Amino acid sequence: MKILFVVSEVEDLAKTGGLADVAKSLPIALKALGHDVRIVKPYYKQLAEKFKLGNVADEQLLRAGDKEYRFNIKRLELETVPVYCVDYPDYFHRAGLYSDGYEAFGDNAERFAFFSMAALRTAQAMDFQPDVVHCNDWHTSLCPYFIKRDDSGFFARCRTLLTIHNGAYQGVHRFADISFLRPHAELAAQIDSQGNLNFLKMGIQYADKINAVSPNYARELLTPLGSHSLYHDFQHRANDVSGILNGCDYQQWDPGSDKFLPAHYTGEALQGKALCKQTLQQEAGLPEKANVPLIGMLCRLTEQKGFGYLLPVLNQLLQHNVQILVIGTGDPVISDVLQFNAAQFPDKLVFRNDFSTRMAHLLEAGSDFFLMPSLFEPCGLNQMYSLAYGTIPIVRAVGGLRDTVLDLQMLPEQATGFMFEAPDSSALLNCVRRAMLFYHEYPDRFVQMQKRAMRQKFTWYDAALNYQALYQHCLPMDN
Ligand SMILES: Nc1ncnc2c1ncn2[C@@H]1O[C@H](COP(=O)(O)OP(=O)(O)O[C@H]2O[C@H](CO)[C@@H](O)[C@H](O)[C@H]2O)[C@@H](O)[C@H]1O
Repeated sequence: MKILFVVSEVEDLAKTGGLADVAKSLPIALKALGHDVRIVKPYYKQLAEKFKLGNVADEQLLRAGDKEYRFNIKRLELETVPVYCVDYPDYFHRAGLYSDGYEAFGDNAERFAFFSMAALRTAQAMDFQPDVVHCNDWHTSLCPYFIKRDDSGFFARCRTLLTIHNGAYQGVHRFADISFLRPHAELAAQIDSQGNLNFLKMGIQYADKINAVSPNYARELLTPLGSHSLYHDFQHRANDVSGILNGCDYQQWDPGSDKFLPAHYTGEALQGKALCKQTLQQEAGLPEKANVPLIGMLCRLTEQKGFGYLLPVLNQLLQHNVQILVIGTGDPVISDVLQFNAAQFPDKLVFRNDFSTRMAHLLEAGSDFFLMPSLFEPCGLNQMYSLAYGTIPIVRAVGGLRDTVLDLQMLPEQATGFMFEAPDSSALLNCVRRAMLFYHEYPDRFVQMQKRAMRQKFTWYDAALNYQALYQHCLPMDN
């Protein structure tokens, strides 16, 4: 099959979160299955500075009403997969991908409506006639509509899949600002009372198939509570909604060969993990104590990750003999509270308001537990990385976390972690206490759990097979 994978960010090229991990690993896994897959993404400033690429096509013209856009197309190879980059400096040559700090750019509607249109034009310019256009999240959710309304004939046989990595971000923008849509009077019914259009809703309505990044999140999207207020939209497409669990890139995330670690280890020989813990404590400025449980947390600082009920009990948690290391950037209100608590308990809580791939790997290897108490979690990748590193996840039973972690109380013989149900502070506190007790009281069983966790495998090969089946499902019968 010919697959055009349209996405805003890709690991190694430009990244703000888990979407990028998937946008690298999945196309590579699909390519390995024999498909002709090509990625299209914006040529962001970070990318332009890293790779000074020449044009493979220039001065591509797009018209929207009386506006004209001329953009260039660059190309690079990501391992085996060609990546086309849409080069339009006015929109993409900026410090951040979606914002310059924490506030979104005011013209994101225009930027991503343009990008969605330009991605399709790129396929035409490259004479790549896809069987499937695979869109990802709100940034590219207008592609299915543009394809349905395209009158060039180029996409006549093409089908569309929308993957939802995070349904909370929907791209709600003033319709009047989106010059690519202004001529489409038929969209009047989609505009809400404030004059806004919801990009993700458009994708849900017009894509041939929709999938979430885990089976459990797909089920949640079909409920009033888990649908991010899009209950009726998802229900309307219920027969076309499914879930495919993300994979873990075990080449990048292998404690037996990870280039960011001071020592290597495997499920058979865990000894190296102790040195990773010591190095992590050293780098974080925590006392180097081997037998104090070290809980790591690494994520974007946003309500999604459970800070709403974690922060109120942080103080109580820190009364225990424990060390906590939090790394992440995002909401300044969350970072202020973390900073405040870290100043009160300098020997127990360290907060790093930044992100680096090296620290992400060291934290996964050096921690005993990985905390991910998410309010919602479409799939979650860090708990998979934790499992691979024998770092026991403490998670809330939601979204993909429920699909990937097995709780000690529920399945004592197969357990790989600790899980709590209610999104509240006392459930979280109890769960962390349960984990710490287990660590102290049953050190041998703790090691058994680590080894079991390391044997879990969520491969991109399996995920790619599932996507392949879903693409086939999208296609017209005679294909
Ligand atoms: N400040 C930062 N800057 C750059 N990178 C950072 C970062 N903080 C964390 N990361 C990295 O981003 C990734 C986080 O992935 P997750 O899946 O855990 O969450 P995210 O919510 O971003 O992804 C969403 O999409 C993924 C992919 O489908 C789903 O698994 C998930 O549930 C959904 O919320 C990891 O590779 C991590 O190291």
